[in-house]
Amino acid sequence: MTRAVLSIGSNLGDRAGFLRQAVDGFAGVLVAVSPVYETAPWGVTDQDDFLNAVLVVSGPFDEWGWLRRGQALEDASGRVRLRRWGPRTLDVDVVTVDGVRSDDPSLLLPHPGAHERATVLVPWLDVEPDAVLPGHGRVADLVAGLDLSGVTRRDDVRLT
Ligand SMILES: Nc1ncnc2c1ncn2[C@@H]1O[C@H](COP(=O)(O)OP(=O)(O)OP(=O)(O)O)[C@@H](O)[C@H]1O
Ligand SMILES: Nc1nc2c(c(=O)[nH]1)N=C(CO)CN2
Repeated sequence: MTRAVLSIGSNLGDRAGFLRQAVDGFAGVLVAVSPVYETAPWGVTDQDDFLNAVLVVSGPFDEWGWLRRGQALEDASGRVRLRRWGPRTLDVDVVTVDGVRSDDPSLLLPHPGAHERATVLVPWLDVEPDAVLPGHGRVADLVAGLDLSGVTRRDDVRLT
């Protein structure tokens, strides 16, 4: 039994619909679903805005099981891998799995970009105010040091 934090994102097509597909795909293991945020793209900036959210899940899987489940949902969304950090129907990143650390390139844990991404940390803080990102400290402290200008809460977009 493990508890994982997953970051979900979409910036192609029916963005909210793809995020809902991810939520539905984790039915039965969901602990929390964060609010949805409209976020300016980082990495490759000449692409449409994303919708991002965070899921906390708990179930009888190890870290690879969470990765596989997320990738199956990405595939089911019709995602085509064209470009690193490019547009996508659905992205599911494994942010943390308990205190597990992994340096396998196929599953880096904690996720190496999470500590500097408002798109991950802001929704995570909403659902786990006391969360700690292993190796980086309290999520609340990390959020306090970030530029949040490109991150807008969308309470009109409901995932559950
Ligand atoms: N913690 C992780 N969560 C999800 N995928 C991971 C993780 N660590 C490594 N990977 C690997 O990353 C590979 C590429 O994933 P993807 O194309 O979604 O990257 P990205 O989302 O564009 O960039 P980033 O990983 O910086 O968010 C996948 O094949 C997956 O095996
Ligand atoms: N705002 C935002 N930008 C991104 C995102 C994302 O989820 N949100 N994901 C990316 C590739 O993983 C690249 N850029």
